[in-house]
Amino acid sequence: MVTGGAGYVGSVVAAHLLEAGHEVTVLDDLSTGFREGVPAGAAFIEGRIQDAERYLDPSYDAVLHFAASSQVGESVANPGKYWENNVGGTLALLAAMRTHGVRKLVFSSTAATYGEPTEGLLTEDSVTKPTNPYGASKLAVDHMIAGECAAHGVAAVSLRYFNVAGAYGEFGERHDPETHLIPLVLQVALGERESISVFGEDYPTPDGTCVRDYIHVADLAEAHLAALEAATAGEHLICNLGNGNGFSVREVVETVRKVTGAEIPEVVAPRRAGDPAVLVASARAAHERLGWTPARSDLTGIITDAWNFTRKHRS
Ligand SMILES: NC(=O)c1ccc[n+]([C@@H]2O[C@H](COP(=O)([O-])OP(=O)(O)OC[C@H]3O[C@@H](n4cnc5c(N)ncnc54)[C@H](O)[C@@H]3O)[C@@H](O)[C@H]2O)c1
Ligand SMILES: O=c1ccn([C@@H]2O[C@H](COP(=O)(O)OP(=O)(O)O[C@H]3O[C@H](CO)[C@@H](O)[C@H](O)[C@H]3O)[C@@H](O)[C@H]2O)c(=O)[nH]1
Repeated sequence: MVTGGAGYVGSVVAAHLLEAGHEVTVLDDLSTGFREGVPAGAAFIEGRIQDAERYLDPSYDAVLHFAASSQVGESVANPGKYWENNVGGTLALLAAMRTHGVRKLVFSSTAATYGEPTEGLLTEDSVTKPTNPYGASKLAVDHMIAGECAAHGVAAVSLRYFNVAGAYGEFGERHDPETHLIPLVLQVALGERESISVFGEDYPTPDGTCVRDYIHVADLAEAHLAALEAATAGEHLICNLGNGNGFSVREVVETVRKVTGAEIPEVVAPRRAGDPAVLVASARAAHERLGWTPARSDLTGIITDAWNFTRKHRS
């Protein structure tokens, strides 16, 4: 079962699972996803994870759990939504897994669980002190999952994604409204927006704008398949997924200019609440435990894939 498989990352992972020969059922309430996002060949249930008891059954081998509310800014403005959907929803999902004897889980955790780093590359042992309710809700779920593994022998992997970008064939990023940097800059390139707002230029970074580690969604999907194989009964494995390279907001905008040939006017705006200055991964654990190495780490290539998808789907 793929929860959230009508969304951006879930749809790409569902497509990879089908290609690898798995049977896939997507459970999604379409709150931020799209029915067309569900790959052909996957069964689809329109429903909420809060009602997972009703939808799961013992024939499922594993749950890949993407369904969540996932916008940093929104979580600061409306924290209750994040506790209800991410924590409450996952609590119900874990209970349903227990009831039906489904004992393998791969969970979409996030770099936002760490908060403001106090050192260079973030490892899974770095301090977890989230700076926004989104990250706090995901960290709470990681703790819940650890308890399930210890108490009930569940095999679980939490994958802490850094900033997911790029596209895979007909599956890509199409949030509505869009809040993520790369798709927004591409909308400026398409002429759908006049300019890109740069949220703060007074961060302690080389050019004053926030630095993030952008990871290709297809690399991420490969890590999920590896995680399904690596999951071990009674163990909760946590792995960061990133490239280990940080790019500033200005560098991203500049790369979009290069890829698209468009001008892309920038407007400096205030900092966005809850944003750490720098988030860059050490993905050593994913390499050692999952045998995973990202194959598409070049930012220009990642943005080119996103651009090809955006051009096709928005114009
Ligand atoms: N995109 C990123 O950069 C990124 C980074 C780190 C972690 N993540 C995590 O990865 C996962 C997928 O992110 P995404 O970018 O694909 O988001 P998305 O919004 O495109 O996908 C989430 C999907 O979950 C569904 N959903 C939400 N609440 C639900 C509920 N209660 N019941 C059933 N379905 C529900 C939505 O309709 C949507 O299809 C999320 O858990 C997110 O927190 C994403
Ligand atoms: O119009 C915009 C949009 C974003 N940004 C900045 O661009 C960076 C990236 O922002 P965004 O694309 O919204 O991603 P994040 O807020 O870094 O969060 C993403 O990456 C996190 C992991 O690092 C995940 O947990 C989240 O789910 C995912 O949304 C941040 O510094 C933003 O302040 C701008 O300057 N202008």
